[in-house]
Amino acid sequence: MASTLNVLATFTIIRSTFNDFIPKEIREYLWSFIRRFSSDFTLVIEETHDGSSNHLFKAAMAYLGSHVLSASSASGSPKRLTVGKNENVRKFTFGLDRHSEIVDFFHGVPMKWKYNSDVNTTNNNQFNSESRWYELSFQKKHAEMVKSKYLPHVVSMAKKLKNQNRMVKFHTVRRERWSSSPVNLDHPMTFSTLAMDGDLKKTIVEDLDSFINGKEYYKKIGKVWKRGYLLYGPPGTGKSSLIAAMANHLNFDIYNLNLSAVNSDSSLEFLLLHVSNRSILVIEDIDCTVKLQNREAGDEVGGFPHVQVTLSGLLNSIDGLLSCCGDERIIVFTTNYKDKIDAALLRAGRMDKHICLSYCTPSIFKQLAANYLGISNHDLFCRIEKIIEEIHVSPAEVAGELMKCKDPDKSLENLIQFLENKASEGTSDNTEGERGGNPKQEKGSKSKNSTKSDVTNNSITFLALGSGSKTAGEYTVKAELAPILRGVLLKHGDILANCLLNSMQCRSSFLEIVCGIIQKLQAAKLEDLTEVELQSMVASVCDLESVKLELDWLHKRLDEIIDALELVKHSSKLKEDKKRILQEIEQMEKELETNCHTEKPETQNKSLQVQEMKAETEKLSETISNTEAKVSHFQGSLVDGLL
Ligand SMILES: Nc1ncnc2c1ncn2[C@@H]1O[C@H](COP(=O)(O)OP(=O)(O)OP(=O)(O)O)[C@@H](O)[C@H]1O
Repeated sequence: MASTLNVLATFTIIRSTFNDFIPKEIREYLWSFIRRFSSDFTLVIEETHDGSSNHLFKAAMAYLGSHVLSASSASGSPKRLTVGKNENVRKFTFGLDRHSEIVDFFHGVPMKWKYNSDVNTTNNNQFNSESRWYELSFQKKHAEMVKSKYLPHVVSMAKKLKNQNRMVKFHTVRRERWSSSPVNLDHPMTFSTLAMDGDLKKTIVEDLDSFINGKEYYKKIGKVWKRGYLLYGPPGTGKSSLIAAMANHLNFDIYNLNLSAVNSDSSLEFLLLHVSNRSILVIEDIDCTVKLQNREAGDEVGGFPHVQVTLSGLLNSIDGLLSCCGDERIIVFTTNYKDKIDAALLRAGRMDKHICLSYCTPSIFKQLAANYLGISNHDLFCRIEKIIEEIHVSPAEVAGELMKCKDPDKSLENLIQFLENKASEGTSDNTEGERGGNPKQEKGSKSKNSTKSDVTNNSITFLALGSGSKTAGEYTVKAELAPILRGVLLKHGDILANCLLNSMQCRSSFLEIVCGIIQKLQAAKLEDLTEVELQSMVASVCDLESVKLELDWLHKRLDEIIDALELVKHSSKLKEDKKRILQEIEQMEKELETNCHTEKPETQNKSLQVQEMKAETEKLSETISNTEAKVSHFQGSLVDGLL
């Protein structure tokens, strides 16, 4: 700190006329003379400090950025601000323009900030570099307070602001490592749009807030600053939505870990150790990916012989994550079947809070109606609430119905029709005790309902072409998917030959997912697909592989498409670079034309620079055409050779 303390006396107003008419040397002499009698004190905060980047400079930039706009309406405030936004932040960021000033009041004490910058040019005029610094001026008597209170306040506020403004990222696993290019989460779910019963939402938000504000408390009680949540409940009750709301509330990244994509305990450990601070690690459907019971019997992977991650490996990795490195981490497990999970995973310390997401209740329905239709009451509410109390219907199903029509009367009538159909199909099991706690409805039962109607309306029954030992069976898929399924079975044989699922209904539903993915790929062009969509297809394929569907051919194709998409992105970036350089060349050539008669060294340098830039664009063109050649086979169809 001592080295950044330059004691300079300052005057508050520097008149431009003074600068214009008095030579620099005399001005400096006068300033140093005046400074000796001033009670002001100035700290110079340069961009670099002791040879490396100065955190205080960055903090000042972020801190002042949040003040400048509100202060700009006050008198004497800066008339020019800088503004910008890059893809890693949510909102515009403002800043002081060079040579402008702002006064910040801290406990009533004025702190005057000035932003400066200067361009340094080397002797031969070849390299320009910009030095930037802030000057913080205050009365000498406040020096101790600035050092012990104000500067720490600036740093901590800057950290807070930076965290609030950063874009939340969604990380997925690729080839047993976190993907190097996480996507922006951009999920609209927040706690105000998430429908939940009674005080549950309030309790969760309070728990998250007390966790996030509890650094000192955790330190005091000697506990590592991490928290584990288990979210359980039937499909479609909002577990994933709650995770998105948590991430948006805390501005934490999500690390989505699909255990079936991890081949060994050591890979799992590696992944968990490389989760960053301020993040939520999500392990979804933990009961499906690893069979976690029968620990004593040493049957950790039980009926899932392909799963390489063991329960002890998972426990060790989680304990490692929870005990040693990093801070501000949340780990979330989701399951449809809480009772299938080994108690060791759920014990306090690993999972601090168990949150049950329930089937739709009258209160959840009302929140959904308010969100989707913008109404808080309606004559039909009574009837709907009555049916909802009688049957098991998920918030996702109700939301799906409400989304279909914007007119409240029509939408609610449609919902009644849907609920009555559901009731008459006998999907509700009124003998079940807890509405959401211990779902007896199988995860596939939602699709079972839809399959039922599909069978009568628009479906086709298929005889699997057995590839050998296993008896072929009848798969029922939607009519539109039948040609795809036929193609798959012909090309790849019975991909369910070793499938761990026995019921034809489940097998058919899973085949529909496979065909659905292929249908999407058939209809799409490479540039229409997003990485999120592709990652979600890969996640589905991984899930299906975890129950032994033979899908390595589809998995490989999706990986190839993801790689190709990355190349396309890379190539369009290169094209932009090339365009920019060409524009610069054009500009420089114009300047050279104007100065063609001078033989100054700058003119010669510039023409050399133009030649170098031209060579660079040629290289870029070559890289672009190589990249395009690599993805050219995907320009036609994405499913070529797949069926
Ligand atoms: N409680 C809820 N509040 C608001 N919307 C909800 C809620 N539950 C579900 N939805 C809607 O239903 C969709 C699916 O829900 P979501 O994926 O969160 O359920 P889930 O419990 O994670 O399901 P699964 O167990 O099948 O993964 C969401 O995108 C959202 O639109």
